[in-house]
Amino acid sequence: MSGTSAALEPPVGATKPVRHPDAPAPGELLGPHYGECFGCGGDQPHGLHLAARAGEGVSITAEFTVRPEHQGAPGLAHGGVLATALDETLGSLNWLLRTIAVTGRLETDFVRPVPVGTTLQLAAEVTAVAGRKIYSRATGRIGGPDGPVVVRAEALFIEVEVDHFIDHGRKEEIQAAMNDPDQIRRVRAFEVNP
Ligand SMILES: CCCCCCCCCC(=O)SCCNC(=O)CCNC(=O)[C@H](O)C(C)(C)COP(=O)(O)OP(=O)(O)OC[C@H]1O[C@@H](n2cnc3c(N)ncnc32)[C@H](O)[C@@H]1OP(=O)(O)O
Repeated sequence: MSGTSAALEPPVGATKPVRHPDAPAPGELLGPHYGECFGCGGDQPHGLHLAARAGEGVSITAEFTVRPEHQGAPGLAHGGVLATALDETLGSLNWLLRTIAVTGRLETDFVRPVPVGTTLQLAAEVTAVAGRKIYSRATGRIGGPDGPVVVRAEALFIEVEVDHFIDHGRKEEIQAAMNDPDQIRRVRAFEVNP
């Protein structure tokens, strides 16, 4: 049972999302947006190591395999970890809009338990845009891309300036990111947004 709250209903006048002309091609693996990210970073030993791929339009697919360090109940994925996988997949939609945005609201339905060892097949799309507000939804399935839905989410992301991270992040990590040429390159890709 999904219960979308009023905050996740696009307002009258919301528009369809527009894929940025420089968005990664459908099928292209996006790679981590930040090596230390708990969702996608390769430098986080206990992270999700979620791998996202550009889809058609403003959509994304992603995979995440539940490991023992992601347990809540014995042998089952922690719900917060599953919400993280959904959040990360939804956040990856930013690559296709070339917009920097953070999660304002994330509503999650946990439909079935997800065992350790399972690969979650995620799919997400932006449904509408209204000013700084980006409306999106995602599903996670097991047993393949056409398997049963085990989690789903609807979200509202809010567009921010890059200063959001500089102003609020801890200085050590901000400085390290600024000294990393790969990180600078990833951020610059978003600064060409028309
Ligand atoms: C390619 C990159 C891939 C990245 C993947 C990352 C995946 C992970 C994504 C995340 O997890 S991001 C981290 C978790 N999120 C945060 O830390 C965000 C914390 N919250 C904030 O910093 C601020 O609340 C926020 C920037 C979201 C909004 O503050 P602002 O002062 O900029 O905006 P404001 O409060 O004026 O809200 C702007 C509009 O959004 C609406 N809004 C904001 N938060 C809302 C909310 N929670 N629910 C509903 N509506 C919300 C707000 O009502 C308003 O609507 P109107 O324009 O119609 O008046």
